[in-house]
Formats: sequence, structure tokens, C-alpha cells
Amino acid sequence: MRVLVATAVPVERDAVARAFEGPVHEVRLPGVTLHQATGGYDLVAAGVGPALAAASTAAALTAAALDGAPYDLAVSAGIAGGFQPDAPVGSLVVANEITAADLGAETADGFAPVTELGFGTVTHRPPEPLVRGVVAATGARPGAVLTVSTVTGTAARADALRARHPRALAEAMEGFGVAEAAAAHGVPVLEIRAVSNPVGPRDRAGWRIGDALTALTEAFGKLTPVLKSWNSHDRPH
Ligand SMILES: O=C(O)c1cccc(C(=O)CC[C@H]2O[C@@H](n3cnc4c(=O)[nH]cnc43)[C@H](O)[C@@H]2O)c1
Repeated sequence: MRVLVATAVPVERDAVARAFEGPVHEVRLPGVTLHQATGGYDLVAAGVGPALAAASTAAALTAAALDGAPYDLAVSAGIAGGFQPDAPVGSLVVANEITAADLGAETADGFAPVTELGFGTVTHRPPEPLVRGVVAATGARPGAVLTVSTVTGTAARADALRARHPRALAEAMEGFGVAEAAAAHGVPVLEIRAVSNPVGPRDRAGWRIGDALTALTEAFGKLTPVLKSWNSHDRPH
């Protein structure tokens, strides 16, 4: 099974890499650098924000397809803000819905997603059996993970997002970009996030990035059999 794991930054990529035994090989490709771990897992620090995440993910997916070895799954992984009280700091969230929360237009009646304007998409859905397997193996909480281009910094913005997306558990900045690139290649997508901070008023002193990175390593340690079983039994071929 070939899995592409896209984090935003190198510390997240290295946290995922610690879940794998054996050496990691660096491979430079046009537009993206892969860190190849054991078992068919290619890790990439794809950049912060949906645009760079999409560009890097697309570069890796295209290179693999041209090489005759396409990926079976793309995973967006990293730290995130958690909506309180449902996704406490240190907890793990798996997306059953990856939604671009600020892709649209502001109107006199409020925010309108691009889909209401008549084009595009704002949501991608990871395969349900895969999400169920991840929940069972890791204890991750299933819910919507929002992709935003601006980190929420006030209680008012957090409340507005939650009112528009009642099932949202977390917000991060790359999932939708990874999902768009994967969809363009017909590759299923998954998003796994470890909560480093609450979504809400800005409080950099309150971040628990180290704890979240540890949770990410532990999650990937439990994930490989789940992905393997899904690929063999549940994935539409
Ligand atoms: O400066 C701030 O107030 C601030 C607050 C939270 C996060 C940031 C970042 O620059 C991190 C962006 C990075 O990490 C992911 N992430 C982590 N927490 C959040 C969040 O609450 N909202 C959105 N993204 C978050 C994100 O995916 C990026 O890769 C700055």
C-alpha cells in the first residue's frame, strides 16, 4: 500500500516519522521533497495553508502516477485548534468531513460558500469505513475538520464558525488543499489532527505543541494496520 502523508511543517512530519522503524530516505522531486519511511509511507512537509498544501500534494501525486506507482491514500496530518469542550487540548480528531470554512463570499445576509455562488466544492468526505477504523484503533474523535486561511483568534469568530458548522471539532489550515489535490487524482483522503490549542481567543502561552506532536506519533503507531486492512478489504478498487 502506498500512502502519502502531508503535514504542514517539518516538526509535524518528523513526529509522524517517529512512528516508523528503520531509516527514512529523502527524495527530491520537482516541487516537493519526500521523506520515505518503511511500508510504503511517503511523508512530506507540504507547507502552511491550503494553497501550498495543495500544490505540494499535487506534485507528489503526479510524480507517483507518472512513475507508475500511484498512491492509494493521501493523509493530511498535523496539529490543530480544537473547538471546546468537544475536542480538548491533547486529544485526537479524525475528519469525517473536510470543509473549507472561509471559501466563499460575504453577503448582506452573511457568509455564502462558493457552492451557493454556483461553483466549486467546499467539502470532501473521507471513506466512512476508514474513519471508523481510525476511531477504533486510536480513540480519535470523529467530526468535521474545518480548513481556514486565517487562524481564529476571538470567541466571536469561534462561535460563528461553530454556528455554521455544528459538527466541527477542529480547525486547521491544510486539509481542504490536500483533499482537493487528492480528488483531482481520484485518490481517497483522510485528515488526522492532534489538538494543540483551543479555537478561540489568542493565547500563545496556552499552546501545547509538544503534547500534540506526541499524540500524532502515537496515532500513526496505531494506524498502519488499520490502513492496510482498509486497503485490502474495504477500498473500492
Ligand atoms: O498566532 C496565533 O495566534 C496562532 C494560533 C494558532 C495557530 C497558529 C499557527 O500559526 C499554526 C498554524 C499551523 O498549525 C495548524 N494549527 C494549529 N492550531 C490551529 C488553529 O487554532 N487554527 C488553525 N490552524 C491551526 C495549522 O494547520 C497550521 O499548519 C498561530
